[in-house]
Amino acid sequence: MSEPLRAVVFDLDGVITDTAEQHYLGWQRLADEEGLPFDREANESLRGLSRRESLLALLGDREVDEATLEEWMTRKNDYYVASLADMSPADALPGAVELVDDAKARSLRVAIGSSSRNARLVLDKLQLTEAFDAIADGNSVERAKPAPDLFLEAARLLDVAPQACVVVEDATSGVDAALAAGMVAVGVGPQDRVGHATFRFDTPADVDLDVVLAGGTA
Ligand SMILES: O=P(O)(O)OC[C@H]1O[C@@H](O)[C@H](O)[C@@H](O)[C@@H]1O
Ligand SMILES: [Mg+2]
Repeated sequence: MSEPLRAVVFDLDGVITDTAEQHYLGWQRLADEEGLPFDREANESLRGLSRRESLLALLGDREVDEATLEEWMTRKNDYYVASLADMSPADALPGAVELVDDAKARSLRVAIGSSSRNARLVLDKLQLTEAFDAIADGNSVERAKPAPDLFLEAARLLDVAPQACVVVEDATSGVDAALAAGMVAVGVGPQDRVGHATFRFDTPADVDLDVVLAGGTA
């Protein structure tokens, strides 16, 4: 790599805040209502997937028409949004805000690259909307992660070359998307989920930008 790193693009769910539990509870309630087999373990494979891809994965071989798909996605989303009612700045993951501030203190630009259509709502609840120079979310592009489009859109909004961007991600599909975009991928989570990232740390609090920036420049 020869490009100096100039920006950090943060995934939201699982990196800035842990909404995976609320997503799980929403899908579990829908699955219970519709008699679909689902549990916490199955939920792990949905991490980072778009709302539609999540439902299709949950359905497995069961075929339903488009109107039913739409109604089920809406119902799950209503459960999810209701569960965010009490979210506050205290729900940022340990070390997440410090990591964003550390990047800014190093004159790196910072963006959100989240598959979620609720990203701005979640950022508002966390009082972090103003902390970022750009926000690319589930409304920004057609193709969801693992396609590179969302991270490329974040880079475009920041006016930074993709090769000069670092992505921080907790999902397999997100690390795949970052690498497909030609970006440095920082995985947070276990080896079996994000071990293919350029760098891996256990949690956002463990991410060491000294290590990432040293490895990301010529
Ligand atoms: O349904 P939303 O809020 O638009 O979110 C889409 C996806 O956003 C991702 O950030 C989450 O990891 C997924 O679990 C979720 O399905
Ligand atoms: Mg995530």
